[in-house]
Amino acid sequence: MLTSMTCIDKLVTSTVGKSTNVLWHDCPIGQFERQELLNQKGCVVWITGLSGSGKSTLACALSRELHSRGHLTYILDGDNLRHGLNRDLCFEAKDRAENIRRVGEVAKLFADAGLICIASLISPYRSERSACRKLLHNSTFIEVFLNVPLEVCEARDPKGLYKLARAGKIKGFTGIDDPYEAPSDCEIVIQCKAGDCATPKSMADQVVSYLEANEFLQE
Ligand SMILES: Nc1ncnc2c1ncn2[C@@H]1O[C@H](COP(=O)(O)OS(=O)(=O)O)[C@@H](OP(=O)(O)O)[C@H]1O
Ligand SMILES: Nc1ncnc2c1ncn2[C@@H]1O[C@H](COP(=O)(O)OP(=O)(O)O)[C@@H](O)[C@H]1O
Repeated sequence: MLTSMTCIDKLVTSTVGKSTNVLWHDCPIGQFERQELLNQKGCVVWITGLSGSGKSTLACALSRELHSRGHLTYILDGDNLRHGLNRDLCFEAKDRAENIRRVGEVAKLFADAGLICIASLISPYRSERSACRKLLHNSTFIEVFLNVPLEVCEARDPKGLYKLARAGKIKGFTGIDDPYEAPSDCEIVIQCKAGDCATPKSMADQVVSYLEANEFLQE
């Protein structure tokens, strides 16, 4: 947050968070020029949902579909980022919040680079998702809710984590003994009920249709 400004001749420096005397440097090649080069509009497709709801599967299917149409994408997957950038974070509320904040900031950079950034992480808190939305220019944050019931996710349990959580071997597991706050006003809801889930390709097509209708994919 901007907390103070200092003017020394024409130089204006500011304090941002804990950084003092920092100055924003602009460059003539900006987002507009990069978007023209790529023939697309930078944006963030933010996929939220329970563990096992299909976030990574949708992210990959969407990336494949867009790539095959000549669009540049990059996936920021919660699980993967916890192997590097976010390896210092655990699953306590404050660390999950920091995880979401960092991914939001990185996603913003990718969108500024002109890419279609696909972020797939549980991101269980409404307030943190909303803070990420506010980082982006209006309408370039596209929230996708994978609305898959806990029973379906638990039955899938590809990593055996629900089983461990039910056995009390993982504490604070989302949906079991940790909260998940479903979006109430997101751009896209992908509904899946027991035995009635769209295929990954048709989930991806639903997102592609939104991107086309909202002119993110210029021909
Ligand atoms: N306690 C607990 N709760 C939920 N998930 C857990 C937990 N511990 C480990 N995992 C594994 O971590 C993956 C979720 O990481 P995220 O970064 O997406 O989570 S969060 O957004 O910070 O809540 C999640 O991956 P997905 O299954 O792909 O969602 C799990 O594999
Ligand atoms: N639309 C779908 N229909 C059926 N199974 C799916 C679907 N999407 C994902 N899955 C399966 O569900 C499991 C969890 O998917 P995954 O993408 O890893 O979820 P998440 O990233 O949300 O944890 C995987 O075994 C995956 O193959």
